[in-house]
Amino acid sequence: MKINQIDFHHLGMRLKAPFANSLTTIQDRELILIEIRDEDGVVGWGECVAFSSPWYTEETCGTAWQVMGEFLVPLLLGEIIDHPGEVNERFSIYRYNSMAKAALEGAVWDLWAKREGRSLAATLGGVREYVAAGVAVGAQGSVQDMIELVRQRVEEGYQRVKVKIQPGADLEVLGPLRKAFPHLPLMADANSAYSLKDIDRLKALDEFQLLMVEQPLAVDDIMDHAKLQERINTPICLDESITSFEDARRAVEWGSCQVINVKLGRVGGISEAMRIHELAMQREIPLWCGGMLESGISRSQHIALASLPGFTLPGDLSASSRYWSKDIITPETFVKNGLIHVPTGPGIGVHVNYEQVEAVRIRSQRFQATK
Ligand SMILES: O=C(O)CCC(=O)c1ccccc1C(=O)O
Ligand SMILES: [Mg+2]
Repeated sequence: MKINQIDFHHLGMRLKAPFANSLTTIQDRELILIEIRDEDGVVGWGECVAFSSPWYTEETCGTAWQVMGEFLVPLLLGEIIDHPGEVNERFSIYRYNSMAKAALEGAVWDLWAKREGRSLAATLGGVREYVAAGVAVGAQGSVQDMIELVRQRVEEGYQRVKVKIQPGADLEVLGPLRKAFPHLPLMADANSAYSLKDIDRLKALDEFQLLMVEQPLAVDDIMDHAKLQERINTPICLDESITSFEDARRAVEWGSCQVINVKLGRVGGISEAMRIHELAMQREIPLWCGGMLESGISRSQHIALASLPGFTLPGDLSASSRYWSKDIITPETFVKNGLIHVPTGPGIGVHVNYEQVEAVRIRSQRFQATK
């Protein structure tokens, strides 16, 4: 296929409720949609999940817009691409900028799957008709508010609940939560709020039978997590530390984690995620799919990814309505009996609601092939 045109759409969406973690609180969510058109007029969609500020990773909407426009788009525009697997290779001449790369690569995968008339899930080797829905609950004003919100999420059918923790709001939250929900599949995400000095506090989490603790230590750490894992029983899951297949390989070899959270934006796209999946299958490391407070485009890619055999744990895959009053896709993602149906239509299997995109769009930029 030949890529003829690429549009960036900068969107400003508002979450129904603010989402707080150990580092920041988000309510206004900027993101960038990517629309790629080939010479036959077939369109693929991607999403850049970088945030407005670099609190989670170093990328922002601003840096991603610039890097995509100046460096990555020229590697695609007017080019013949036989398979989306080539995109990651083309992009590898530039370092990092995973979310910028993943946004464009994801759009090429969608486009290619649409040309083939197959769902993205089937294209990637998905084996599940449904994926388990899990939910992340941000930090709340009080423990009582937290318990009420978790109760609501459980009633909505979510199979696993993740709460955000930090020193001083960990045992204090998890104790009452565990008491209120003795059998709930529960986990905690620290977004790097601890260091090895906090080992006693982290060891104390063992009594709550958490499924896992996500990214307790530094964002770029592999070694300290291995030391920590030796000292605590709760399985460690890595999020921020895994930005590539190589990071995953090192973490598995060193025993830094027992579980990996895969996010397409963070690892640089679908091809890289597939390599991590292969490794995880070989090494019997369970995977789950993370979320980025994202729109239905990135979520649909994540749902396709979660249909692969190695994704054995419920992820942060939630209904559109958990985040937005109105998502930009139709049909919206919904949860029934704790499950999300994996779309079977071509590509990501959902349509973009153009009217809604226009309603929340801040700016656009178009790139056209000259050859
Ligand atoms: O429901 C979601 O989209 C995921 C919520 C979440 O935990 C999260 C949201 C934004 C950035 C980072 C994280 C995280 O997993 O650390
Ligand atoms: Mg996380």
